[in-house]
Amino acid sequence: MRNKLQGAVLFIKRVAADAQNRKLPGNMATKKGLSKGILTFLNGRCRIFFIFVKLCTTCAELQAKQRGFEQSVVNKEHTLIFLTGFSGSGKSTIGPLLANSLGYEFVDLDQSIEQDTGKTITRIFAEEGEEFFRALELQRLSALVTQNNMIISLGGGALENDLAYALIQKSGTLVYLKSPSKTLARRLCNKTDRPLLRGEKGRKLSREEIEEKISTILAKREPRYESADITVETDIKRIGSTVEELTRKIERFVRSASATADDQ
Ligand SMILES: Nc1ncnc2c1ncn2[C@@H]1O[C@H](COP(=O)(O)OP(=O)(O)O)[C@@H](O)[C@H]1O
Ligand SMILES: O=C(O)C1=C[C@@H](OP(=O)(O)O)[C@@H](O)[C@H](O)C1
Ligand SMILES: [Mg+2]
Repeated sequence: MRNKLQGAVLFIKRVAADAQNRKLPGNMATKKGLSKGILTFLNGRCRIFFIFVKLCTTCAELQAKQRGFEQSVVNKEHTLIFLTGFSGSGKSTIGPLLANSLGYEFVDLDQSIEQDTGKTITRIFAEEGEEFFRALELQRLSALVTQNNMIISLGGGALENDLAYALIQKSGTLVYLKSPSKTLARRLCNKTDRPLLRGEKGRKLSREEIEEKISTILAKREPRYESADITVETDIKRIGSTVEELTRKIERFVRSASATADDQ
């Protein structure tokens, strides 16, 4: 497709060059008995045609550039790994261990937002609200998607933003750390840094209330979590076993995805 577009641009350029030279020679016009007025008229037409062709060339070049950009995004680098899953599923704990095991770089999206803004996630939620935080997530992600050989631990709600979800799908491999709400509530009930799991005016919720809240949000988010390339249950497994399982699964996935890409 790209070659065809480049071919079309070259062809149109050649026609444009011909058009530019296609002035009627004065002596030929005289031979055919054409007056100077007619000659000027015909040359004027040639110039209009040339301008038209030049415009077509510019459009085709722009299209080719756009095509090139789209292709560079679509050419998915499978060694950029995004960890997703609900709060408490272990993304921030497992991410650096997994990166170590695979020999990859590691970035925690929440931590990098806190570093960039100089504010904690809790404070960003309290002062600017959730929507603003989602925009920050998208902004940080956009800067990271050109990387490879990297593990990125997302925040549990990062896939809620349609643009962020599309960007993640296009740019790398999505891994879902799956746990039931009961386990998540147990892991999170004593943590104070999950603003979404607080009640009105930041009230601390009971473990039962947290579990109920998690179930409601999880049901809404699950379709996007479940669309991941790789899923691992982190419920009854020890952290070390999850890291080992993920290392194997990611290595296998990256190998087979690269082999498929080579065949095409
Ligand atoms: N089997 C397990 N897998 C993952 N995390 C576990 C496990 N058992 C206990 N935890 C604890 O649960 C918490 C998970 O929190 P965190 O890594 O911040 O998750 P997330 O980034 O997904 O919100 C950590 O305190 C971790 O030590
Ligand atoms: O579920 C969510 O919407 C959020 C999860 C958090 O990250 P973890 O999943 O690492 O807790 C953090 O991004 C923010 O508090 C919002
Ligand atoms: Mg986290």
